[in-house]
Amino acid sequence: MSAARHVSVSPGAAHLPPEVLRLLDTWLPQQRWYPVPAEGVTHEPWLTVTFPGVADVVVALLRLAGPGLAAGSDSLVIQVPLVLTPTAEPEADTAETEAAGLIGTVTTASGTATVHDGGAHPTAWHAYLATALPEACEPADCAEMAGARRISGEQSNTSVMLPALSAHGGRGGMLKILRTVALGPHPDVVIPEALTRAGWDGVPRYLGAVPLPVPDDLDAEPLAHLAVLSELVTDATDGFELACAYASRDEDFGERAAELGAVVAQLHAVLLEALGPGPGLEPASFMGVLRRRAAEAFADVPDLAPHRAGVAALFDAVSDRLSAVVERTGGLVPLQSIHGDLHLGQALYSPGGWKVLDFEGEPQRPVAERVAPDLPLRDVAGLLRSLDYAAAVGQATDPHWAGHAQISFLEGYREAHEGAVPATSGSELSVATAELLLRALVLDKALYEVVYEFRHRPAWMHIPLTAVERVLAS
Ligand SMILES: Nc1ncnc2c1ncn2[C@@H]1O[C@H](COP(=O)(O)OP(=O)(O)O)[C@@H](O)[C@H]1O
Ligand SMILES: O=P(O)(O)O[C@H]1O[C@H](CO)[C@@H](O[C@H]2O[C@H](CO)[C@@H](O)[C@H](O)[C@H]2O)[C@H](O)[C@H]1O
Repeated sequence: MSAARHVSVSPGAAHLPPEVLRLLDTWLPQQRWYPVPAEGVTHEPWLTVTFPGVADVVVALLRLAGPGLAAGSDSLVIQVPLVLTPTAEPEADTAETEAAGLIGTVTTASGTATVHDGGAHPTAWHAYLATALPEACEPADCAEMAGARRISGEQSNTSVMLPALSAHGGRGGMLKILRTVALGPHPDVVIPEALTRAGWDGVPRYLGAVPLPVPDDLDAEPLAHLAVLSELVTDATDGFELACAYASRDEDFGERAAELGAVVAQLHAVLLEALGPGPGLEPASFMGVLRRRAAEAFADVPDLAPHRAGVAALFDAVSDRLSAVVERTGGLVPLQSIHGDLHLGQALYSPGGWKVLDFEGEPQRPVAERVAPDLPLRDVAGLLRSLDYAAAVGQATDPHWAGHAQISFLEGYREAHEGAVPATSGSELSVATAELLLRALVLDKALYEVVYEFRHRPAWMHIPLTAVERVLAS
C-alpha cells in the first residue's frame, strides 16, 4: 500500500465556467447515481479539485439544495469529475459520443471546449489511479491502464475495472469513484483497509484511496474520500445474479447461502477484533432511529399508509423487550462496526469463495448513522431480504425456495458465529429476543427498500411491499 499523492482543492466553482455548471444542471438528474428526486434541486459549487500535473480534469463537488434536503454541513454533496478539452468544433451529440461520456460543448470567453463525464473517461480514471497509487503508473497511457472500462449496471457510484493493474502483486484493480461525498473518513475506505490489514481475505484487497485534504492542512484527517482502489476479484459472479439464476431453475441455493452465512459471521468477528466493540445498545435511541426511518418512509410512499399501525405495534413490542433485556443485563447488548447495506449484490462468488464488497452503508442514510456501531443482525436482515428479492426476480416457482435459502444462510451464520465470536458473559441475546430484533430489522430494511424502489425502480416496489405485509402478518 502506498501513501496517497495529494489533490489540490479550491473553494467554489474555481476552474469551472458558469456555462459548464448550467450544462450539469440538466445532465446530473438523468444519472443513475444521482441520489435524490431532482425536482426543485439546485447544485451549488462547494469545492473544486484538480490533480497535480493534469490540466484537463476538474472535479466539481456540488452541494444539493432544495425542498426536503438538509442544508449547511449536513447537505448532500455529489462528486462530478469532468474532462474539459479545448476544441475547434462542437462535438456532435450521438450515441457513440454519449457512451464516451460527452455531456456537451460549451463556448466561453476563453474558447470552445467539450465537457466529458470523468467517470466515463480514461484521462480522469488515470488521474485518480495515479493519486491513489503514485508508484503504479506515471504516464497517462501506462500499461496499467490497458483494457480499463467502466462497469455498467445499477450502481450508486462509478466503478472502473482495471484488468491490467499489477501493482502490489495484484491481478487487476477496481477503482470506485464515490459519487456521494460523505464528510469524514469514508467507510468504504476505512473498513476494507482495516480488514485487509487484519489479513482477512473475505474482502477484495484494499490498495489505496484518493483523500480530499483539508485545504492548507495536508496532515489533518481528510475532509472526505473521493475514490477507493481495490484488487479485482477475477472469475467472480455477482451474488444476486447467481441467486436469481438458481431461483429461476428452482435449484436449491442452500449450500451457497450457508457458505455466505459463514463468511458474514467471520466478517463480524474480524470487524469486532480490528475496530473494537462499540457502546452497548441504548433502547430509546435505537428504537428512535427505527421509528424515524419508518416515519420518513410513510411520508415518502403513500402505499405504505395501511401499515402504519402494524409497524408501530411491532416496534413497541421490540422496544419493551429491549428495555427489559438491557435492564436485566446492565446494558450489554453489544454494538460493533458492521457492513450496513449488505445484500447479495454486495457479495461476489469466486473460486476463492464469497467476497464482501461496498462498505459505504445505505447510500440514502446520513453518514453519521451509517458509520455508527450497530447490531450485526442488521447485516443478517439485509441478506434475508436479498434472498427474498432473488426468489421474486428469478421467478422461483417453488414457494419454499427463499425460505429454505434463508434458513441455510442463518444456520451457516450461527454455526460460524458461535466458533468465531467468544461469548461474553451476559452479552448474548436470547433466541427469542434475537428473533424479535431480526424481525424488526427485516421490517426496517423492507421499509427502506420500498422507498428505494419508489424512487428508482417502481416496477419492483411490490417486492419489499409484500415483505412488509408478511412481516406484519407473522
Ligand atoms: N474488487 C472487485 N472485483 C471485482 N468486481 C468488483 C470489485 N468491486 C466491485 N466489483 C463489481 O462492481 C459492482 C459495483 O461495486 P460496488 O462497490 O457495490 O459499487 P456501488 O456502491 O456503486 O454499488 C459490484 O456489484 C461488483 O460486481
Ligand atoms: O448497491 P447499492 O449500495 O447501490 O445499494 C442500493 O441499491 C440496491 C439495488 O441495486 C438496493 O438493493 C435492493 O435490491 C437488490 C436487488 O437489486 C436486493 O438484492 C437487495 O436486497 C435490495 O435491498 C439497496 O437496497 C440500495 O441501498
